Amino acid sequence: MSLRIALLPGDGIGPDVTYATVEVLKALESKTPELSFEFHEQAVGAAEYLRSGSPLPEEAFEACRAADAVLLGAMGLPDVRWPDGKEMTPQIDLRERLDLYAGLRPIKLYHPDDSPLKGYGSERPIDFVLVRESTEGLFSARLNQADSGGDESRDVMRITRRGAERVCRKAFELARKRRKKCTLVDKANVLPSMVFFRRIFDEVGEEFPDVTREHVYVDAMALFMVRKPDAYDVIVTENMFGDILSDLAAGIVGGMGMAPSGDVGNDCGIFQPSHGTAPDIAGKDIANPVATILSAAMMLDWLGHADPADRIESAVSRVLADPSKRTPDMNGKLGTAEMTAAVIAEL
Ligand SMILES: NC(=O)c1ccc[n+]([C@@H]2O[C@H](COP(=O)([O-])OP(=O)(O)OC[C@H]3O[C@@H](n4cnc5c(N)ncnc54)[C@H](O)[C@@H]3O)[C@@H](O)[C@H]2O)c1
Ligand SMILES: CC(C)[C@H](C(=O)O)[C@@H](O)C(=O)O
Repeated sequence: MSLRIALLPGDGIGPDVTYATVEVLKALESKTPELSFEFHEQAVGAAEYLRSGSPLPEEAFEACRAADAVLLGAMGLPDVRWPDGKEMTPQIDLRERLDLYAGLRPIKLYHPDDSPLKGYGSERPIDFVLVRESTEGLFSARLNQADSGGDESRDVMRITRRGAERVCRKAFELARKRRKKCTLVDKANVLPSMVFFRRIFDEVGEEFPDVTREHVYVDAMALFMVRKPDAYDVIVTENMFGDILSDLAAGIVGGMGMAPSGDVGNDCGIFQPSHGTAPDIAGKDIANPVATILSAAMMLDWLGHADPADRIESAVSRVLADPSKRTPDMNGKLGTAEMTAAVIAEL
């Protein structure tokens, strides 16, 4: 049976890394009789807004809903904004409308040379997953008027019992399959919403007596991620803290080009690199495709194809074992197409 994949290349380097990843998936398909893909490409993003007036046309949304999974590049351009000053963010609309409450952001160091931190590698691995709540938190204020011309503007952090319970449960379930440690990142020393989140985390944690749990304040986590990233297994946090910390985390394993992600709910999943559209390097064949290729591996795993997913991840890992095989963002000389070809050769 064919897997129906909605393909949303988006803006900037989105198409560069998406089409590179489609090449990898096609190569895998040609070697795997039980695997076949149907790609349904949709125009979504800032360029689509300029063309049609909508960054997420209804037809594209329906195609995402009907697909087995969605593979997305990146969306948004800093100069393309709504009249109120905010950027278009169809990826957030998709998370909210499809109820993709768990943003899974694995952080893994493949080669010691790729980290700005010293002393990490096979002996002392950096290997954790940040689980970002993706449907509420501080982001729930995003649809408020950006600037009403008054003297004040407020963004309210919204945490619901349902939202906190389900993301914490997802994090504990993941930790149970990994090294059985789950860390909540909050700001429960100051914010009432975070005291509430912590209480729910502890309640859900009672269902997982085999998983060690701990709490860390978000400011301290910004320090610990740099000082002792090997201390973490699964980290769960609200939307905005997860947005910020996942970029910091990408920075300790080689940068945004090394950070895959999956936004998953109970029935739908969207897989995309954590990075943006990088307009500074778009269309130059220098974007790092690794984050998107690893996101496609996460997609296959989520679709129940663990073996092909492992084959992609192992191929990436073998390529990265050779420090000369890097794109310019990681001080290498390979272009997007050459890096993609190297992964395909390892498949
Ligand atoms: N998920 C998404 O679609 C997403 C995520 C973040 C930002 N954005 C949007 O992207 C635009 C640019 O945002 P930004 O500059 O803050 O973040 P960005 O992630 O696009 O770029 C940050 C830096 O990382 C580099 N970079 C990012 N991905 C790379 C890759 N694959 N290979 C090599 N270098 C890479 C860029 O060149 C830049 O120097 C904005 O419009 C923003 O809203 C979209
Ligand atoms: C571009 C932006 C809307 C998006 C977010 O804030 O979720 C990005 O930063 C991410 O991490 O996926």
